[in-house]
Amino acid sequence: MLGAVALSLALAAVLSYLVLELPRLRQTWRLWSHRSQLPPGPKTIKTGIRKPWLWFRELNQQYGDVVYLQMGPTPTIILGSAQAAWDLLEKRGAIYSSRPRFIMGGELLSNGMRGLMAPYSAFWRRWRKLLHSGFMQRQSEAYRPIQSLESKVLMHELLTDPARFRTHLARYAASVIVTVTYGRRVEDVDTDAVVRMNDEAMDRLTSVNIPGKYAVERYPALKYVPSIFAPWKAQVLEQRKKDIQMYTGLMDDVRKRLAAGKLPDCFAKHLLDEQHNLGMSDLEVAYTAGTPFGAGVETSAGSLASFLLACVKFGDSFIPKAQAELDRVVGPDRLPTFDDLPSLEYVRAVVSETLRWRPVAVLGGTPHATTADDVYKGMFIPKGSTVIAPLWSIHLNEADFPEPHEFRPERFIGERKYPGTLGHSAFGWGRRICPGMHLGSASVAINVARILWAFDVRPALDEKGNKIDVDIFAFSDGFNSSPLPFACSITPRSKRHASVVEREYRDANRELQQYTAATKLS
Ligand code: HEM
Repeated sequence: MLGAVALSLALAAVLSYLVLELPRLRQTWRLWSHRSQLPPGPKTIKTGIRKPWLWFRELNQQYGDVVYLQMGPTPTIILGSAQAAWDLLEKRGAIYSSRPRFIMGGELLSNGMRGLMAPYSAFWRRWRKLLHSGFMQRQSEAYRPIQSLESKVLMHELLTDPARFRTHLARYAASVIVTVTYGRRVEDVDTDAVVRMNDEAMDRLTSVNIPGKYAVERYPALKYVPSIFAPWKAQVLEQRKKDIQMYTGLMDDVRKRLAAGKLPDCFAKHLLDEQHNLGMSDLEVAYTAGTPFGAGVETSAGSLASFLLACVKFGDSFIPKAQAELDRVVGPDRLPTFDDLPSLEYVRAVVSETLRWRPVAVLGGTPHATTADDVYKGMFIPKGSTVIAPLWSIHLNEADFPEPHEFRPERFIGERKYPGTLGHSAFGWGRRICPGMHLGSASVAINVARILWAFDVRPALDEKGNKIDVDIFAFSDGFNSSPLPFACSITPRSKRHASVVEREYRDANRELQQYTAATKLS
């Protein structure tokens, strides 16, 4: 009797092992049989590093534009040039546009509702279509009045309280996104309820999206272990409840304001209009409305912080030229507007150089994944590979951008060979290209133009009157990387410039009333 039990247990153990290991063994066999064709790469893998993009750049410099890494069971490809990223992610987008599995973050925490982590599928296409219709070029232009008004508030904040410039940039970016999404603005980024709730949701997501932290990412079958035997699963499902409560709560508020006739045009309203046509559940709508916050706040604010850092370090070489252009095109009596931008060639070059020099989406956004085997320049790229195109490698590639750590807007003046139309890759590629690129780049452009028009941005001085130097490599860890706190002096160019900022702020405040009135959650 005991012998039979022992035998059954042993059989069960062998079977479980096979279920867990079989997909991995199959993959290992496939990789082994193509081993001579895989792209070059290192034998040993560094794990637990806080800024993997620094290591990826070293690998690209050592092994070339296409590097192979065996990250656990997953083949991983690191692309180190704009051309390689373009050839694969853009031109072969049909097979390079999926995502690796995010079992903890995408499947268990989000129940597949977060499109950003969704594989290339019918669900993703519907989600993407909504974001596209909500943020494509023409629709984004409808948001420009909000961006312009909030930017006038930002200029006033920089005028009256320059020391807290980083908080003001965060408020600007959050307010534009929350107004565009939910039709209500953010006046204080530290206390605003919507910002706090969204930040908490982002914290929940980042706390589980840590490579190597959970065995289930390596052994997907563990996903089906009942929660009662798996505390990590019980915990993540609890977190999911909090996300659902928050996202549906925000949409309930939107519905109430819509019913009361108090909802300005916004992305959430657009989602409600489309919901029935597209057969979407309330939950899907609620999660989709949460997308712009997760993807659009830190990217916009971080890019502007990098611009200020560049002003402090390299300002002497480009600020006078930009200000001369602004004085010529705009004059001294008003802030620049969106309509001025086509005539501000040098300022636009400053914007492009900002997005190139220190790309916030330093890893090129969320990794892509391949859905079929492929061969590129004789190298085998297996189906199911994770493909990372780190902008830290691509934007600092000397072949495209000589002396890449120098901030040089002139790179973007005149003709230059580079794939695509932007001259940089800050918004990614192909079918996964950033759907918020028009909104995001407009935020960076209008504020760069106005800061340069209104202020002198220089190194701060210490108590002895010496310039405080800044470290252009002191950036945060994490998925998005932006400058760590640094000292910076922001002063109005003249009394006349200051009074224009004051006047335009007063006018903007009046116009923003319609969004401010709805600031409290109903
Ligand atoms: C300066 C600001 C921004 C920068 C630099 C930026 C950059 C990027 C990059 C590099 C990607 C990855 C693209 C790829 O995988 O090939 C991305 C994806 C994405 N961005 Fe942005 N972004 C910005 C602003 C925004 C805004 C304002 C929104 C909000 C509407 C947004 C929404 C998204 C979404 C939803 C994705 C994922 C797309 C998908 O998975 O299909 N981004 N962004």
